[in-house]
Parts: sequence; structure tokens; C-alpha cells
Amino acid sequence: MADSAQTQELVYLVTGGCGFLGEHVVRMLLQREPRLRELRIFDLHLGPWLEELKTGPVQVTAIQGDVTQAHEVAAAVAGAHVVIHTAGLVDVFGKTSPETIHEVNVQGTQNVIEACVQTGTRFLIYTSSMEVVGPNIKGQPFYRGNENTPYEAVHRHPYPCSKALAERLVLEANGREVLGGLPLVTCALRPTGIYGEGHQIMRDFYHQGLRLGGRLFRAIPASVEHGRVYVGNVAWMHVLVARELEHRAALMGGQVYFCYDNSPYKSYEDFNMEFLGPCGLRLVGTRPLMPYWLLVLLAALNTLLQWLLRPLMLYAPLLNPYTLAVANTTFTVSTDKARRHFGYEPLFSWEESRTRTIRWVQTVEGSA
Ligand SMILES: NC(=O)c1ccc[n+]([C@@H]2O[C@H](COP(=O)([O-])OP(=O)(O)OC[C@H]3O[C@@H](n4cnc5c(N)ncnc54)[C@H](O)[C@@H]3O)[C@@H](O)[C@H]2O)c1
Ligand SMILES: CC(C)CCC[C@@H](C)[C@H]1CC[C@H]2[C@@H]3[C@H](O)C=C4C[C@@H](O)CC[C@]4(C)[C@H]3CC[C@]12C
Repeated sequence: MADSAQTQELVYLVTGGCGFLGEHVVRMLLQREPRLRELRIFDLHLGPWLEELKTGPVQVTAIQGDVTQAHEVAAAVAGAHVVIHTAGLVDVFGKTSPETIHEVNVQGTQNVIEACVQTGTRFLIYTSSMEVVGPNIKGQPFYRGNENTPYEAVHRHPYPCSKALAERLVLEANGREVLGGLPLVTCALRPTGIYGEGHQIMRDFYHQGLRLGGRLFRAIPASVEHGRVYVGNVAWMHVLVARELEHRAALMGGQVYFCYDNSPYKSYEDFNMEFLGPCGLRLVGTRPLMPYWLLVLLAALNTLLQWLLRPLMLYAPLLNPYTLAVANTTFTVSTDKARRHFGYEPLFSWEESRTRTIRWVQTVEGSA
């Protein structure tokens, strides 16, 4: 990669490049990776915004494709130096079947690995998730832990199960011989809850608040910390890993890194209010307004309704037993592994991340 780097000959592939995180990775690569010759963006659904990128100095190739189709993945990967695999089904609301989640997240990742091996791509970065670790089914807190903190990572929900399996596949593939005889170098990044421009769940909460007359009602105690990280910093970490993986293959290959920045430790709802507050919403209550047992009951009722209504419509509210457990269990990270291994420092300060996110919420349809 070193020779091609000098002549700006690098070809990158971003799977899921039209998703929330993927778009930020794509834009960050175009801004911060001067050695790029071609950027391939592979996604099931291509965004119209890709057109505007095609006028720049880097060749931007949009590929409509499905990671579950091995031949489509292999065709997209062939000739790429680096693959950033962010594509995935992020569904904790029961919108898709467990089988489909497995097929996209696990089989899709296996297809990406095999494509690298068969076509000779040496560097693979996988977007994993904090959910690979926890919160676990026992609801045990993970308080400002790092990559080595002991924790019982036991899951039942299809999404974390699929992410954990896929991550394992990626890490086990490190060192496999690719076409041409050189070893594959892989690593996995584990973001906590990502926020920032384009975050659909933030949009949903905003609209819910507007519907409720500018109010949201506290459901989770303020003392429960939920880890959050700004999307621009997650994208930056992907770009840095991609850049450094060749030179630090022995150190970074087969490693996992939590994605972190200087976003404050807060509860999920209090954190959201950092952006929704300046946009006119108010979080009512210093304590949860409903007893926890009632929330558990409502969450269970939602699951029942989802099942009953399935033949007629898709009922997928934000509250279900799984999302309640995640929101109600402390899970935060405190680590400097990415700094030690590849010199990561957040590109965006907390103030910048907050300002950018507020500006974006203000542009969301329905905003005052
Ligand atoms: N959003 C978060 O808080 C968060 C946190 C941790 C990890 N992650 C991980 O980051 C990655 C990106 O998440 P996101 O929040 O941007 O989700 P997203 O849904 O916005 O983006 C995922 C992208 O993958 C594409 N995709 C889905 N199925 C595909 C398929 N079969 N073939 C090709 N493309 C397909 C989608 O079209 C979409 O553009 C995921 O792997 C997710 O597990 C997200
Ligand atoms: C109880 C209700 C009032 C609040 C419900 C909030 C709930 C929808 C939120 C809370 C925490 C969120 C998850 C968390 O930020 C981290 C991730 C990891 C990532 O890989 C996928 C998204 C996910 C699961 C967030 C989904 C939405 C959650 C559960």
C-alpha cells in the first residue's frame, strides 16, 4: 500500500455507505484521505446525495448491491485496498425477522471476508457495536469500562447476537492468506450509541416531543449512564484505522476498539436533551414519572401487540423489553486504547459535536 499511497492510487470500499454512519465515513474519507483514487460505495439503497460527490477529484463509484449476495460483494471488493464494512441491519424494534438480521449481519460479513480473501484485499475494518459486550441479559452495569474490563457478554436478542458473531468472524479472519499470499489484517470498532446529523432515533424523539406539546416525560433515572459518541468522531476513527492498519498490522490486527470521544456521561434521555432542549423541548420530571414495573408491563404489552398486529401491520414502537433494558442499564466506556494504538484523538470537541447536532435537529421537518 505504501507505493500506491505516494501516487494517490488507493481504492477504498465502504459497505453501507449510504447509512447514517456510512455517509459520514464516506464524506470524511473524501475530506481526510488525500491518497484516495477511487471510493466505492456499496449499499442496498443508494442516496441521491452521492451525485454531488461525483464532481470531485476522487472517482466515486456507487454500487447498488446486497451483502447477502456473495457474487455482488466479490465484484465490489475486487481491486480494493481497504474495505470498511459498516453495512448492517440495525433493528432492536422487531421490524425484521431474526433470520434476516442474521443473514445480513453475519452471512453478509462472512461474504465480505471471503471476498477479501478471494480477491486479494488485505485490510478490513468492521463496524461492530458496544452491544457485542453489553448490556447483557442480566442487566449488569458496565461503568466506564475498557476493552479489557471483565463482563459477562451474554445476549439473547438477535441484533447483539448477530453483531457478536460477525465480530468474531472478522477477528478470526485476521492473518488469513489472501490472493497473492499476503495476510489479511482485520480489526473491529465498537461504537456506543452514536448521535449526530442524520440520527433517526433522535428524529423520532424530537417528533414525539413535538406531538406531546414540546414535552418528553422522563422514564429512566438520571443516574443510569448511557455511552454516546458523535458520528463524526466514529467516522474519523474508521478513517484513521484504515490509514494505520498496514503500518501497525502486528499491533492492530485482530484487535477491538471502543469508539469514544469527550461526550459527557449522562442518561440516554438527559443526553438527548442536550440537543432537543435548545430546539424547544422540555424533559418533564427529575425522576421517572412512572414506576419501573409499569414500564416493564407496557414494554411487554408492546411485544404482545406487535405479535397480534403482525398479520395486519408493522407495529414497532421505541419501547420494548429489550430497548427498556438497554436504556435502563449503565453502559459507558472509558479507554485510551485507540490513542495508544493508532494515535486517535477526537476530531470534534464535545462543543462542536453538540452544536452540529443541534443545527441538524433545527433543520428536521416539523421543527419550530
Ligand atoms: N447507530 C448506532 O448507534 C450504532 C452503534 C454501534 C454500532 N453501529 C453499527 O454501525 C453500522 C451502521 O449503522 P447505522 O446506524 O449507520 O445504520 P443504518 O441503518 O443507518 O445504515 C446501515 C446501512 O447498511 C445498508 N444495508 C442494510 N442491509 C444491507 C444489505 N443487505 N446489503 C447492503 N447494504 C445494506 C442500509 O441500506 C444502510 O444504508 C451498523 O453495522 C451498526 O451495527 C451503529
Ligand atoms: C425506555 C424508553 C423511554 C427509551 C428507549 C430508548 C431506546 C430506543 C434507545 C436507548 C439506548 C439505545 C441503543 C444504544 O444507544 C446503543 C445501540 C447500539 C447500536 O449498535 C444500535 C443501536 C442501539 C441498540 C440503540 C438503539 C436505541 C436504544 C435502545
